[in-house]
Amino acid sequence: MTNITVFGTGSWGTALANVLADNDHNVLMWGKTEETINEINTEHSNNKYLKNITINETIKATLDLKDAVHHASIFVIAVPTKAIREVTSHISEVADGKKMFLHVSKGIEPKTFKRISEMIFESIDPKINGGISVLSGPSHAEEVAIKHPTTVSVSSENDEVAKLAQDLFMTDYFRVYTNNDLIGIEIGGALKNIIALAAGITDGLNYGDNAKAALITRGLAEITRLGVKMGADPMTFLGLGGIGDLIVTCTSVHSRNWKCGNMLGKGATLNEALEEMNMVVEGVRTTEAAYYLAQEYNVEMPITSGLYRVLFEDYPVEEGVKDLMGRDKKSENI
Ligand SMILES: NC(=O)C1=CN([C@@H]2O[C@H](COP(=O)(O)OP(=O)(O)OC[C@H]3O[C@@H](n4cnc5c(N)ncnc54)[C@H](OP(=O)(O)O)[C@@H]3O)[C@@H](O)[C@H]2O)C=CC1
Ligand SMILES: O=C(CO)COP(=O)(O)O
Repeated sequence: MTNITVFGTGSWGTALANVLADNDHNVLMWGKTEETINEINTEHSNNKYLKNITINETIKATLDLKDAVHHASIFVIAVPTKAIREVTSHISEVADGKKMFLHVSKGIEPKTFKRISEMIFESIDPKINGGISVLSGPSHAEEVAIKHPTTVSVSSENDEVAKLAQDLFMTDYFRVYTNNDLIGIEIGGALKNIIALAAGITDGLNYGDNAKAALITRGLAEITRLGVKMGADPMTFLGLGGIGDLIVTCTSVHSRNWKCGNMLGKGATLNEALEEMNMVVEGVRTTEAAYYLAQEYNVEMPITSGLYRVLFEDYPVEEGVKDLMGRDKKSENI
């Protein structure tokens, strides 16, 4: 039994806390909303984020950051990308001794273009850095919470850290692979959300299955082009953290990115769609980051560029699709 603290009481943090508690680990959750903390402690539920799920009764939750930090040497960071620096720098202020940081977030920071592991590395005191890793793959919280078979990958620059994470999470319903391509796993997890937004849009427009298959396939091509330029192994994009996550996010009713895109396809504005969701839609900020990254690395990313115009320049969704279909003739092999 290992002491583990999960930072973030949203849908993914809650589902993963359950996986860890099912593995007999001593799990403390930290969050910033009193109502949620009380609900986890007294009702063993978190209905805002995971409806009708009973949380393992051994899991405790706290608002106190010091208690959360002192509980464990292994931290699961399960907050949206925009909160990563704030949460990890606060952890660093109160931590002493080496701590292992495993993040599960899927985004890239706009403006700096940093991956999450890089943001954590920059935000914490090097003295407490006991290894940084990522867990990613096709894994909607709603299905993990009801113990449906799920597979993910963990990656770290240090293979021993990845193996430790694998051991901590592996259960009979949650199968964990290691993968030594940290860049590829983080880029695959972040960029698939862009394509899922686009898939939601074409579904909202009722363009059917051919259009969605095209988006998944050509989306994978542009994710791979950028990922490889950033230093990823192209094979990673054919694994769980690449095509696996791309398929699940583009086709699942659970995906927040798909849902948000679907509302846009049906005519909502971005603000209306985001207001309707009470959970994070990472793909919006990641589209901005990837749009500029593509320019920096001189990589063609037509789906990302088209979506950028729709999200940030009020470009009509139908025109965006027409533009993609009307691009110059190409060979698929390039
Ligand atoms: N949900 C899923 O199925 C999966 C999600 N992910 C990724 O996991 C990450 C977290 O997503 P998810 O749990 O789904 O998000 P949710 O929207 O379900 O929950 C977000 C959580 O983050 C907390 N939070 C937000 N800002 C802060 C902050 N500044 N300080 C402390 N806590 C904060 C929220 O707290 P509060 O409620 O108090 O506002 C809430 O508990 C995302 O990057 C997502 O892409 C990855 C795989 C699967
Ligand atoms: O990453 C996910 C599943 O693997 C969750 O995707 P959404 O954020 O679109 O719900």
